[in-house]
Amino acid sequence: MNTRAHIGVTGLAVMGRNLARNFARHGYTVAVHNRTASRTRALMDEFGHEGTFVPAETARDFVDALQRPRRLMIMVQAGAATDAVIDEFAPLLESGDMIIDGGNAHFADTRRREKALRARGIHFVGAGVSGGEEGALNGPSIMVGGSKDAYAVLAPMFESISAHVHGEACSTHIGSDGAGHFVKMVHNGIEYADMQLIAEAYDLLRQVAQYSPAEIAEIFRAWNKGRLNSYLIEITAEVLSHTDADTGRPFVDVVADAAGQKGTGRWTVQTALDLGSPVTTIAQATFARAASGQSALRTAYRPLPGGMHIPKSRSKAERFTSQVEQALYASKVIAYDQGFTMIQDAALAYGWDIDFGAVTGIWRGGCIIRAAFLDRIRTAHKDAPDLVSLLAEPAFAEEITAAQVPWREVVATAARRGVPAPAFAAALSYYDTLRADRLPAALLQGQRDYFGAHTYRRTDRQGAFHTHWAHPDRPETDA
Ligand SMILES: NC(=O)C1=CN([C@@H]2O[C@H](COP(=O)(O)OP(=O)(O)OC[C@H]3O[C@@H](n4cnc5c(N)ncnc54)[C@H](OP(=O)(O)O)[C@@H]3O)[C@@H](O)[C@H]2O)C=CC1
Ligand SMILES: O=C(CO)[C@H](O)[C@H](O)COP(=O)(O)O
Repeated sequence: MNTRAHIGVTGLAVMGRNLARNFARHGYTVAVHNRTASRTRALMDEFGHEGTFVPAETARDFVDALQRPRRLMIMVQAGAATDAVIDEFAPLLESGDMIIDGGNAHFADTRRREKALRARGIHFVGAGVSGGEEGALNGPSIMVGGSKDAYAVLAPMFESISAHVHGEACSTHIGSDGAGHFVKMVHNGIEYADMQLIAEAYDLLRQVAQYSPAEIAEIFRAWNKGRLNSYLIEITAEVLSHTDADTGRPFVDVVADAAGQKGTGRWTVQTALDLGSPVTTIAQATFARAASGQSALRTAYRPLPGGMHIPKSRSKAERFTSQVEQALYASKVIAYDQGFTMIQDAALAYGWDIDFGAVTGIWRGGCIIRAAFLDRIRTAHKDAPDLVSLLAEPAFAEEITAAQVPWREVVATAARRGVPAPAFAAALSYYDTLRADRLPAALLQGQRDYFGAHTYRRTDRQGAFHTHWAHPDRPETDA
């Protein structure tokens, strides 16, 4: 077989098939392979005419079809499947060849794989790809980890197939080894928070303001013309205005209310606990999915009393809608800020030199969390690369200041009416926690010292101290 493909894609389910087509549509010759060969044949039958593909049914034929140094992209399930594919292909590769994992791998797996393959002279590139089926085909956002040299080789290809915003490609080198997959994981954590906040806004508009799904779809369409403009708001309006063909009822009313997850939100929260990053809104969004699936618990809790029923007049409903918009915007800024904080914490922990302006730049297009306000976030990061928080940027601080009364009103209304709003409440609590002059953490330190002699620091002098709580005079000593 002639060695002619610029890149090979193995794993031709939704993402791999569409990425392969995207490469081919941009003029690249693409070798295609899948464990189950019928998928490869299906791609050739349906889309073979779209460009130059080299179908391969065996691993050897696939590797032999690639130009050297080889670029072999894996698009399979994360975890054991990715290891199985690497184990199959790595022995067939040569020094200087490149394996690109475009799946949603855990960043720690990517670090392990990169180290092991580097020792064998193979470049391993962990590339987070976002945008789902449509993005993979028409332009995803690509978050690339691995060596700068490897990215330099891949950049022309990735930057041509990625989404573009104002002429700029949504693909960038994030940092070494697992940095790309880490940023993709946090992207998904923010995605969970963004989706949950939107879902809570819908629930409040439905239960408190008593709008129908079709009316709420129109509200979201109106919001999508303003500062909340984003892909997720846009698709929410589409889902809410959809009518189930079988029953004639709103689609949202016939879908079981138990949310699924593949695991990237859970990984974000698990990793945040390890790093000590307080991503409370993302955590609540992840737990909200878990709670929705607890059917036995929900059956046990369902008969218990809820909040007060206060009917809303139309004019009050309109005022409430505007308050929900403010609460949603403020909470969304907090969710993104928590994600950035977590990436900053990881950069420190793993020695990654991450350009936040570049990260927010590539999130403006192609990916699921793409949103108009990312343009402003990107400018904020470009203007101040060491920006500690979005709320340290005057324009965002002003908006949050303006939103805080309605934000509190919405969270209070949710509590009074018994409508769950865990992500709204978590975002507001995070804001109040970080802006507080004094936190009750001082009391926690006292408790810890009381039962475990864990010591505490004082506000008025340096050092660690311990109070001898069992002694009648409770003397304090330097620890
Ligand atoms: N779907 C989405 O919206 C997005 C998905 N991703 C990530 O992209 C990757 C691909 O996703 P998607 O296209 O949805 O496909 P899936 O995650 O459903 O994976 C299916 C593919 O994995 C292959 N596979 C599974 N186990 C093995 C194995 N042991 N050895 C070899 N191949 C195996 C399957 O081959 P076979 O046909 O033989 O079963 C098939 O090609 C995943 O990591 C996913 O998390 C990233 C962004 C968005
Ligand atoms: O990576 C993605 C988008 O960016 C995927 O769509 C992801 O699988 C969605 O996650 P989940 O299934 O857990 O909701």
